[in-house]
Amino acid sequence: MSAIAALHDPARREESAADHESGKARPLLEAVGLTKHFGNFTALNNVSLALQAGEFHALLGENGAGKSTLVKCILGYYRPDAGDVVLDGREQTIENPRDARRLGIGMVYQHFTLVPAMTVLENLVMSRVDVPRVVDWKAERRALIRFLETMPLKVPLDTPVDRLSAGERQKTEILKQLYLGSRVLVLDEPTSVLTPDEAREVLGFLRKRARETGMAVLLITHKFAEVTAFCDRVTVLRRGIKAGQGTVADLSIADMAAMMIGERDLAEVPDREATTPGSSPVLRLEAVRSGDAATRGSIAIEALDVFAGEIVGIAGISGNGQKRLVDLLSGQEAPDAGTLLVKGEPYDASRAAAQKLKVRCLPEEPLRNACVGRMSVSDNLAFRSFDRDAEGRRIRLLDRQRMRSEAERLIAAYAVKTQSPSAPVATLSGGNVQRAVLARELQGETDLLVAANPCFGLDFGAVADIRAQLIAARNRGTAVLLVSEDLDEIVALSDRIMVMFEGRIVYECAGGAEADTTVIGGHMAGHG
Ligand SMILES: Nc1ncnc2c1ncn2[C@@H]1O[C@H](COP(=O)(O)OP(=O)(O)OP(=O)(O)O)[C@@H](O)[C@H]1O
Repeated sequence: MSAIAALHDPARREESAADHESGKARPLLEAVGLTKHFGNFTALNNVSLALQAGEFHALLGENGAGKSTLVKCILGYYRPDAGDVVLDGREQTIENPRDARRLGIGMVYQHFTLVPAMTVLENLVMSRVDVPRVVDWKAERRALIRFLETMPLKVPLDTPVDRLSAGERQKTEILKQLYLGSRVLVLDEPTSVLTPDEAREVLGFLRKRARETGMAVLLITHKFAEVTAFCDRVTVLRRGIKAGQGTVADLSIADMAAMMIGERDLAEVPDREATTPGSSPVLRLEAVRSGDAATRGSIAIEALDVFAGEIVGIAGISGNGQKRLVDLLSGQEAPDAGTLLVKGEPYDASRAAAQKLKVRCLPEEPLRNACVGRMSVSDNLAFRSFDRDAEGRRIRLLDRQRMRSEAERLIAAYAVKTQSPSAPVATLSGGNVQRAVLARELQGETDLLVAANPCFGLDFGAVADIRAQLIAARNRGTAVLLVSEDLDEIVALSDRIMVMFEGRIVYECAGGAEADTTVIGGHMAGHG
């Protein structure tokens, strides 16, 4: 669309008129009438968004609402089918992320983009568009030290990225964008790997920086508290269209939630019912060691029991061994020493053992760890059951009809948003992959459920759904091991809480109202 045609676009006119009335300056960046189709599906329908210089703007929407598609159109990952990106009043053709970077539009992703084996210094220098053929490392170091002196976020320059904590990596990603001189910074749920203190530090710093330098920040988040504490304005997407926009100070959380989900009711999270834990644990770990004790992420767990009908929450800052614990229980790794028992039997986490002992697992990053991306949603939903009939007996020929109707049932029951059961699972939004895997893992009788960050990246409606499913499983008598970096989630769901620090269980307490988050937080940070 040309600049003149854009002026005739109703959404554009409406925004320009509003800006004119409020006496606002020309926006730094405008997305005008962006539309993006995937086949017959419209992921983004005529969405406009204006970012003023110096503003901190939230982008809200349920899983699958089109937030990533919108920012990918702005960043040059996708070519929109209609609409324009206008920077400083000038229409821009952004063919790829490199063009976006050249124009000063940068993004911090949920996954890390740094090279793990390189140091922070090397990563920052090599990320520049204009990196010279022969790098003068001394001069680069001096320039970077000067740059970092002006920043309150601190990261160690000479440490390889794979030795940084998740929080330090996230800060490095943000510093990289500032170092590259981004004038528009898009952040995709940047606080999901940060402790509450780090999250406040990072968002507080970016807000101040935006005010001081005129940088515009677009924050994709599912956390209303971040919107109300840090953002000036908010845009809400629903099913690919702009469902609302406004000044945060004028909106309540209920207003924003209503824009996101419309009139739908949320799942009620059931109460934790009294359960009989049984005399012997469903899961027992004895003297389990895995990984080189000197490296981050190794574990040394003396004893860990989970009984039927309870949720044991493992709290900890990312990188303290939780990932390896889940890897052991999901069969991605074997322990170097010690014993894993399920219902008293040795457990090697093979598919056969999981089936026999009724163990299910929702690992982190389910698209990578629990799905085959190019296979259909229907096939992915059938991974646990494709070789069984309705009674659980082994079958030789696949029953495609049954797989499809079972997939349709699960898609409806867990409100998985997909164009069809035969769409590749990789085309689902992040939150919907999560729902699909949980739907699969909660089918049938489950004696032990291991869930790693089950609500990571989910919208608030989906969080309510998934919490309800976990509590319901517990109330049915399933033993649940919940590994999560979200302390509020651990406290809300767990009967017992254990804190992992540097691979060990360093603290145990009761969950729910009795849990003291300050004490737990202290143990998470290693000064309990
Ligand atoms: N490459 C693709 N091919 C087909 N459909 C896609 C593709 N990318 C996204 N979609 C669809 O477009 C819709 C919007 O997805 P998008 O990733 O933008 O949502 P989102 O709001 O970022 O969700 P989340 O909060 O879960 O990350 C989804 O229904 C998704 O299935």
